[in-house]
Amino acid sequence: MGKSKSKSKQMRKVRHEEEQEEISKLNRWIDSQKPDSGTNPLSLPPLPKDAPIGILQDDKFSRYSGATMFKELPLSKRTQDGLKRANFSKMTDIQIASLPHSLCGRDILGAAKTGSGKTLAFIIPILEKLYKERWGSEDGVGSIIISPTRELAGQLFDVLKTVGKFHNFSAGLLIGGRREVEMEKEHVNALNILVCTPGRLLQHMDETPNFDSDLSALLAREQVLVLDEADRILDVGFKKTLNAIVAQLPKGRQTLLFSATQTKSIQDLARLSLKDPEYISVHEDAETATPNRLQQTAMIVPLEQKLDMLWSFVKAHLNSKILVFLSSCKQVKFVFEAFKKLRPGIPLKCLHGRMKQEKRMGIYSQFCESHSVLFSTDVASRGLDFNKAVDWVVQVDCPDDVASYIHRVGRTARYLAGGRSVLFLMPSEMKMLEKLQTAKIPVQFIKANTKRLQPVSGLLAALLVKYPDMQQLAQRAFITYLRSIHIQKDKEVFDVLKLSIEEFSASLGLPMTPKVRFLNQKIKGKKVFGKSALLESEDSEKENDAEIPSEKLDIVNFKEGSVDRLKENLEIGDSEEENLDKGFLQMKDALNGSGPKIGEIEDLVPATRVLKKKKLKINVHRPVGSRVVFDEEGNTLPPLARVADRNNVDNSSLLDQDKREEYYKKMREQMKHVDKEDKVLDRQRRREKRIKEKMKRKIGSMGLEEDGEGEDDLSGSEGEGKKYKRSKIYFDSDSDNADTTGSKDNAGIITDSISIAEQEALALKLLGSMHS
Ligand SMILES: Nc1ncnc2c1ncn2[C@@H]1O[C@H](COP(=O)(O)OP(=O)(O)OP(=O)(O)O)[C@@H](O)[C@H]1O
Repeated sequence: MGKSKSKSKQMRKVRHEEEQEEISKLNRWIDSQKPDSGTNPLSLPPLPKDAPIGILQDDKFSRYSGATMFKELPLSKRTQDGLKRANFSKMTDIQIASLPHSLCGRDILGAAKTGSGKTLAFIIPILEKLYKERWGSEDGVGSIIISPTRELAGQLFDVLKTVGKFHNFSAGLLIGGRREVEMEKEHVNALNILVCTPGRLLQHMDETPNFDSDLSALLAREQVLVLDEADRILDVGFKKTLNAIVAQLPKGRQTLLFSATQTKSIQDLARLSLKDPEYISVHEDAETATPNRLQQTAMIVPLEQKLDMLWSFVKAHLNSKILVFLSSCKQVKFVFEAFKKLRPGIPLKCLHGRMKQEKRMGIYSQFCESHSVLFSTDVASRGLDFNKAVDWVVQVDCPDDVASYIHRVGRTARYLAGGRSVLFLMPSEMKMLEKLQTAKIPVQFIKANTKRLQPVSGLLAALLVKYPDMQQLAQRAFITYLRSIHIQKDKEVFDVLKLSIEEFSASLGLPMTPKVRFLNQKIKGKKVFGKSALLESEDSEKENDAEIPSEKLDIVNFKEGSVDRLKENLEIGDSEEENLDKGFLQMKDALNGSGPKIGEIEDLVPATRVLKKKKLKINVHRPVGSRVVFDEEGNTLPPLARVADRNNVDNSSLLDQDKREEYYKKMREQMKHVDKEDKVLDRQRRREKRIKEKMKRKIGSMGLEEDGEGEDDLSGSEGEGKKYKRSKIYFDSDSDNADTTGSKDNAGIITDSISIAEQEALALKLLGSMHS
């Protein structure tokens, strides 16, 4: 026993000495071959193929600036082993250009296209620096990586674990929305590397005992701070949080900033106190700002046809992995729920900032694994590297700006993979195309094949009749979309007054157009802020529609003949939207076409007062006993909205309740009738399908091939002559809880496709007949 103890002690001592020797060698290597400041290692010739690596004769070392393989870099064996195990051998351009500088301790401001390997360009220097400092568990935090979103932080954490597998550092993922903050507080001081979102990091700095003082002591020993998606973290949405974080960090650290769209603002950089940073922009002179293997298209899609086009697109690409971007989480919720009920025949998922964190992470990993459609807000637009390649990025709503476009399309065509993207532009947004082209983004403008468009608005209208919850979702989607356009900064591209509001409302299936009044661009001499100026979030997962101060909107209560305003002090993170939707939303009677149009509203309504800005902080002065109620996603409901919910008050605010009821009654009767017809049609269709399947198998067994599905077709897969009506049969078979659609079969329910059991039976029968 005693013998083996002393043996292992001796082994540890030997290992320690070997490591000490390795570190000393690495330091000498790095020092002796330092690239000159301001030079770009990419411009150097690569090392000759069989050139010796590392220590050469007379204590000289090989050149590592210009190296193209990881093994040619002065890296510890532990890091080299981690890289090898993850199958990383050849460096990407940003790695070739930045690692020689970062390994010798320099600050970096790195920019490279999406999917070009920026993550390793900052993970490797962190591991190396801590290793060479012989950082141990008792040393606490030695490096902090800040990411704008939780999913991205999770992904970075995974890369860190993979490449750092053979190191002994402890690392922690600190992201918002997790319940275990108290547990985190107990452990955080013992962690060596933190991967975090800004809000959670600040929370620990403020609340965790000794955390900030430890940081000061440790970071004074020149450790590493990384900002991934630096321009996003430095922009106005994170301004306060980041300033508070940076104020608590000592200046003697190494700072690494990376993004595909890097900030060039001197002020931003000054905030971080960079020391003579190396500006590394590897694709600055490239012909395009986006990956070369990315095929990008744009087409005109009027607002009222967006869902038809999206539906047709999804139906045409049932074997693909598609990421769909919409402008707000209300849009995402509505489109997801509606499409789910329409069962397109491919699993559907949604991701937005109002979901619980566990669910978000779950959706993210599911999307990594399977062919499906993910409807998302910009929460998925940056940094995410979905495991199996995304085939298509579809931007249904125009991105805020060129940078946002680059990040969204960058979710496909990563590393050496190809990918495709399509951008729906409304006629009023054509200026965006010009901006993209000016920014060296090769977008091909194509004409949508509207002949093959499969209209869904009729089906949506029927859905809304059948599912009252859907009405609310549709109204919210309608309002938040208009609002998102209204508050856009770039008025050259976004103009809410150019939108066909009534048609848009009808396209969502709404029987009447909800009325919303937007203020003029200036409120009492104050300029309306652009969206980014409104984002004062801690983490970017707080989205547009949760972040809009209520000054921006006036909601008009026509019924009262006056203007109502929201003046409540909402309690925690209240969304003004709940008020809009539940208590103040006014509907226009679409049946008789009464009520003003958006352009007319100005004349009808007297001047209004400015709404009070909602409070995002906990209201500590809240009267004792007033309860904060949370919805299923953890959002609070404002008191008025709760009352409205209880008493169904929103119905009373409709212009003509009787007419609305009458409308829905009529629709329900029509639906029953159509349902009957559809069931007959479906039975027939299934019979035909079975026969077709049989034929297919026979043809297959005879060695003949059938035509494959046309993936390039953007506007529909089901052939021109096919009528869409049959989809209505699925109303009865919807399962609200399922994330997947179409392909799932509920007991006793008619499904879109022939069941697996049926297929197997058929196959067996055919096999039997072949052998007999
Ligand atoms: N040297 C390498 N060899 C092989 N694959 C690599 C290498 N470096 C990175 N990759 C792979 O390339 C993909 C993209 O890398 P990464 O996520 O770091 O890109 P990025 O530049 O950070 O993208 P974004 O700008 O979107 O955040 C990942 O799947 C990663 O595993």
